[in-house]
Amino acid sequence: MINKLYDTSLSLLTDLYQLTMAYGYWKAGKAEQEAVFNLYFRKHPFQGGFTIACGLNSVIDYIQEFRFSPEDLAYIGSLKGNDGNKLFEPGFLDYLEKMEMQCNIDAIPEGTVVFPNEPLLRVQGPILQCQLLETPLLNLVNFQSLIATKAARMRLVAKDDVLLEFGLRRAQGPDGGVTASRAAYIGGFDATSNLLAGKLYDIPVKGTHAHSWVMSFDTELESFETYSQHLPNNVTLLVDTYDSLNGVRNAIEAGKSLRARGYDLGGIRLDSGDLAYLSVESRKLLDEAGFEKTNIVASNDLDEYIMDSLKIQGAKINVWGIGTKLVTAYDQPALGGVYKLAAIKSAGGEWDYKLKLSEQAIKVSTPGIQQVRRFSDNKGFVSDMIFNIENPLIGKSTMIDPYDFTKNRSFAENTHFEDLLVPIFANGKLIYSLPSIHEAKARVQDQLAHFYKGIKRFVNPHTYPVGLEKHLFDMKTELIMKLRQKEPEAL
Ligand SMILES: Nc1ncnc2c1ncn2[C@@H]1O[C@H](COP(=O)(O)OP(=O)(O)OP(=O)(O)O)[C@@H](O)[C@H]1O
Ligand SMILES: O=P(O)(O)OC[C@H]1O[C@H](OP(=O)(O)OP(=O)(O)O)[C@H](O)[C@@H]1O
Ligand SMILES: O=C(O)c1cccnc1
Repeated sequence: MINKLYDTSLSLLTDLYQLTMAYGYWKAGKAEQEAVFNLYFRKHPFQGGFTIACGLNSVIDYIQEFRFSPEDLAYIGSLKGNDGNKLFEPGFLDYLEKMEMQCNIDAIPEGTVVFPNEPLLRVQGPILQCQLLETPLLNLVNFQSLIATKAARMRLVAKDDVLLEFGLRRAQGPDGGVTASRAAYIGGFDATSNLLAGKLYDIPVKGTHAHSWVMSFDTELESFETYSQHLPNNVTLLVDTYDSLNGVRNAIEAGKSLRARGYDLGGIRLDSGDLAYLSVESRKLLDEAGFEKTNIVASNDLDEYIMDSLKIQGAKINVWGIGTKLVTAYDQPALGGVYKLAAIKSAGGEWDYKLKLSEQAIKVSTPGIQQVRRFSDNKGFVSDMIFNIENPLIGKSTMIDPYDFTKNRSFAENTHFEDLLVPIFANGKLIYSLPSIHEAKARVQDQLAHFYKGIKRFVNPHTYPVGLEKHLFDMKTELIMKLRQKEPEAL
């Protein structure tokens, strides 16, 4: 089963209700009605002040491969309703079999810093197709954006240190592990221990050795000497199996033998105990023995907060091995991205804007064919404005805080800006030239450097201003009023 993970059609990687709705649209003659959906999240993860968009390249792969295989169709055809009869007519299976993706998709490139309520993806096309994409798109974007954000937070603390991702053994299943490695690399890690991720995504792979290696020999020194003999160009020795500082002394002995043979001791790894104290003492021992360039790797349940604390304590760690807390996004295991209908085309060819009401203002969706305009001045990015592309912006534009209409900002026509969503698919055809994983990774650091540092702090981060362009704000307000009159129980 596990070996088949990457060798199956993924068209059924969705919730049953997407298929029952698709069937309903088809039966009701609405399947081809043009619709627009936006994928966005409402709150940054980890109580942070920023999120990294990630997962678009996987979305692209997914859509390019999207077709129902004969096995998928046979399975769908076998599904039964509550009365024991078939759920779907054979005609629907024929429709699915012949279906070709026709959607237009615009999206914010991977590695971009994004904020609540901004559409990371906008999907426009036949409503049946848009609907089928909801669950897989959320699955791909939510998790990767979450992990890329966690990794970016760790990179902020690590500064120029090396970050190694060691999470596979603790990840949420095989795909959780492989996907997390990809997102962690984009978010700011330098390498992974996960070979499959390395092979699939061109991520550098790195590693040390486990306690079992040391324990399998009579003495620690013998284990270090043997490892160094057979893998002289990859020697980072785990020193804490018995007594960490004694382990460092043994590593130095092995290092001397390596030097005698023209190699060097790459590093030592500390995996338990007081990492601040042990790293400082290890550094002294290594430096005194002439191993100033030998790295000190630390691992053991690390996260950005412990790393920060270790730095404050003066720890001499320059390589960080991080697994569990990164790949499981331990303190917040999900990003709550959603996918909402924002417009549907009427028979007359006009957009009929749609909105979901909620008693919580944060949960009221925003209508419109949305684009995000990021304004900047000579110091960096200053504000993002969400607007409806059907309402072209001419001259000065004004944005309004969606949760406090008394707060607004205006931007002169000549204010520098970038529109974040770029065309990815036009009528189902890929028109985007995919950046490499390395380019997506570089984009994260470039983006973060252009934001005010307050959004990057962990405690009470600054809220970056994101508003609705005035016409969109007015349209949304009007629609809320109209719907509340039509559906008085929503009040
Ligand atoms: N100086 C330090 N300041 C803050 N946190 C530290 C410091 N040194 C280690 N830690 C963290 O404290 C936790 C220690 O966990 P724990 O006590 O379970 O490990 P341990 O007993 O040292 O090792 P083992 O994994 O063998 O149980 C880890 O998350 C580790 O990263
Ligand atoms: O702690 P993480 O951030 O997940 O990093 C990965 C951990 O995996 C390995 O040991 P493992 O946890 O398998 O055994 P150990 O706890 O006995 O070291 C390694 O030594 C790290 O401690
Ligand atoms: O290479 C390592 O040191 C490693 C790999 C996976 C998990 N823990 C450590």
